[in-house]
Amino acid sequence: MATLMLHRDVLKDFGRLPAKVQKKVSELIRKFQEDSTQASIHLEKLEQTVDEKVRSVRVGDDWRAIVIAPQKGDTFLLMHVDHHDEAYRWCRNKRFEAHGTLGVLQVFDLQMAEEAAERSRLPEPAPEETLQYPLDRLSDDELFQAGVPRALIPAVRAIRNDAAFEEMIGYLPPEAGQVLFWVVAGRSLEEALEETLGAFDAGAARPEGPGDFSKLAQVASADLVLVEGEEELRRILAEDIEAWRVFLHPYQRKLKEWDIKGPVKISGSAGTGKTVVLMHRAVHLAERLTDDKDKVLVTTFSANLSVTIEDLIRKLNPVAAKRIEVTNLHQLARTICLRAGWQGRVADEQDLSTLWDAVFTEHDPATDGEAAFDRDFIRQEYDEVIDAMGIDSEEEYLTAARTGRSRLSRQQRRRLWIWFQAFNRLLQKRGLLTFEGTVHQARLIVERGGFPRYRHVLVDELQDFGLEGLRLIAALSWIEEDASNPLCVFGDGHQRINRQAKIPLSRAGINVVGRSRRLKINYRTSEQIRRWAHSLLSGMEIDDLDGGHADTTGDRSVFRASEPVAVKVASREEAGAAIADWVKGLCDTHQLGTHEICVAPVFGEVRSALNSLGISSLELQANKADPGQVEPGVRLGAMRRIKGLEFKAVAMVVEDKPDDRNRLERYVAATRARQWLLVVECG
Ligand SMILES: Nc1ncnc2c1ncn2[C@@H]1O[C@H](COP(=O)(O)OP(=O)(O)OP(=O)(O)O)[C@@H](O)[C@H]1O
Repeated sequence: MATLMLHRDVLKDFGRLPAKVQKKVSELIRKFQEDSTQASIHLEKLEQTVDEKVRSVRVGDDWRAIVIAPQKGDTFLLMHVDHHDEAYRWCRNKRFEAHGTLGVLQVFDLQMAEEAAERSRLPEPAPEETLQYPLDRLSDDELFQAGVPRALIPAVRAIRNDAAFEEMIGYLPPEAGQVLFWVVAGRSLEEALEETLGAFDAGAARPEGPGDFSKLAQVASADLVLVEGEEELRRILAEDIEAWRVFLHPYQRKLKEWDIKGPVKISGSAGTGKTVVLMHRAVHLAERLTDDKDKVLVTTFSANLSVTIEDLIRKLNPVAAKRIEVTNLHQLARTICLRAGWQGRVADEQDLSTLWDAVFTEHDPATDGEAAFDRDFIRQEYDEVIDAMGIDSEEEYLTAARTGRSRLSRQQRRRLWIWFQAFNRLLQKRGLLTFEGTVHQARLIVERGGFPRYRHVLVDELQDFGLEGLRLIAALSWIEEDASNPLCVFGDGHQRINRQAKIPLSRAGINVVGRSRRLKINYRTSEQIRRWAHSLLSGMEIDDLDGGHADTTGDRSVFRASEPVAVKVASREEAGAAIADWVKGLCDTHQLGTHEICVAPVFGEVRSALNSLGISSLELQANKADPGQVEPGVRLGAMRRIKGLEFKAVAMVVEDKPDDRNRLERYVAATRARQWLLVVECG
C-alpha cells in the first residue's frame, strides 16, 4: 500500500487555503491511504522541472498540489499546495532527494546554489596560500557524509572565505549547513556530526537511492510527517497545530529519546528549544511507565512557565499528561511541606521586614562594638548564605563556603549568628517560612522519606535554582540507584536573572559529567536578533550550570530577519512616542496583531502614547498565562516578567548604564522577539 508523507509547510499553510481546496487536499491524502494507483488521483508528470520525480495534482480550478513520486518503494511526498502558476514555479528548479547516509529528505535548488557560488567568487585569484579554506580538508565523500547532496559539492568546493560560506549556507539543506558550520569553526567531521546531529546514524533506515523515500518515516525529520489514519489527519489539520509538536530536529529527537542511566543536563541559549525537548521527553517517558504508581515530575522556577508547560503537555498527549505532574519549585516545596503537616505560611516581604525590625530593635548592630555590621549586610548575608544554603546551625555556618561573598573571620560569623538565630526563632514562632526555607524544609522531608520520589524528574530554568532547590530535585529523583533517566535538567546561564550565585550541579550531588548536551539551533529568534542579544553579554562570564563556561560555538538561528533598530531619545515621553509609532507601523505594514507585540519594561508614558494612537495595551500579570489572541492589546511587562514568553516584535526601553544583572535581563527581553526588535535608549 502506498503512503503519503506531508511536508511541514503543507500543514502550516493548510488553514490559509480556501475551504474547497482544503477538502480536496484531505481527499487526496485519504485516497493515497487507500491506494495510490487509483485512477482518480491523476498524478500528472510535469515536463519542465529539473527533477523528474515531480508530479502535480489538481485540487481546485486554479490550485495544484505538488507531489514527489518515488523511484523506488511506494512512499510519496506531498510538498506544496498553491495556485497553479506559483506551484509550478515553486518546484521547477528544485531537487528532492533522500540523503544516502543521513537518511533525511533534502530539497535544494542547484541553479540558485551555483549562482550564489558565482556571486561570491573572488574577482581575482588570491595567492596560493590564501586559497585554503577549512572545508578543503574534507574530501568529496566527506562533504557528502556531512550532508551535502552530491550535486552541490562543486558549489561548496567553490567557497573560499567566510562571506562566501554565509552566502552559500542559505542554499544548502539545513543539516549540511549546520555540520559545515562546525567544520569551518575548526572541528573534525566526526565532532561536527556529533555536535549537530548527535552522531546521527540512519542505520537500517538508509535509502537505496535518492529516489527511495520508503525509509524517511524511520528517521528523525524536522520537515516530514507520516500521518497514520484519517482521524490523526483530521486532528492535525483541524487545529492550528504548532510545528514543534510534530516536527523535531534530529538532535532534539535524539535528546527526547536519550535513554541513559544517571542524571543528564541539557543546556542551550534562549530559543533553542529546551522547553520543547523537555515536554517531548516528559511525554516519551510517561508513555513508557510500567508501574501504575509511578509518575513523572516536571518543575520550573517561574510559575508562569509551569502553567504554560502543563497546558502544552496536555495538548501534546492528553493521556500521558495524566501521569505528569507539572509545578514550579515554590509550589512543589509548599505542597511537600503541607502534606507533611506544616500549617504555616510563606512570609512575604512585609513579614520579613517586620521581623528584621524586631530583631534589630532587640539587638542593634550599630551598638555592637567597633566593627559594627550594617543592617543591609546582615539581611543580605542571611538571604544569600543562611537561607540560600539551608544552614541550620552555627557549626554549619562556621564552615560554609560563602561563594561570591566578602571574607568573614570565624569571630565575625559567630557574632552574626546571633542575629540569624534570633530571626529564625521569630519566623518559627509566627509559623512562617521564607521561600528558600520552604524548599529547605521540603528537601529534609523528602530525604527523611516523608514524600515519595518520582520515577523521572525533569527541570526547566535550572539556572534559577539555588543550592537547596537543586538538593530538593536530587532528593526527589532516583539518581543514586543507577536508575534509567532519573533526572534531566534544562537551563541557560545567559538567563540567570533570579539569583546571582552560580551553583554547580555537582555541589548538590548531581553528577552530569559525560552526560551533558547543548542545543544550538535557535528556532525563536532571527539570526540578527540572536547575535545582537549575545553582544549584550560580551565580556561576561557565562557558566554552563556545572562550574564550566557556556560555549556558544555553532549557535545559529533557523531564519533571518531585519537588523534590530536602535534609537536615542531624551525622555520617557519621547520613548513612548517612538514606540507607539513603531507599533503602528508594524500593525499597518505587517498586519501584526497588537497581542504579538511586547514592550518592556512598563511605563505609563508608553501606555499613554499607545492610547493616543488608539492602540490598546495589556499589562502581563504574574502567575497568569498570556491570554493570547483573545485579548488584544500590546503586552507590557517587566523585562524579567516576559521570560519564557515570545512575541513577533519586542520594544525595550533602556535607561541607565547596566550592571551585570541588567545585562542578563536585557538579553532575556531581547530574545523574546522573533522578528522585530526596537531598542530605545532613553536619557
Ligand atoms: N523543532 C521545532 N520546530 C519548530 N519550532 C520549534 C522547534 N523547536 C522549538 N521550536 C520553537 O522555538 C521556540 C523556542 O522554543 P523553546 O521555548 O523550547 O526554547 P527554550 O530554549 O526553552 O527558550 P528560552 O530558554 O528562551 O525560554 C518556540 O516557539 C518553539 O515552538
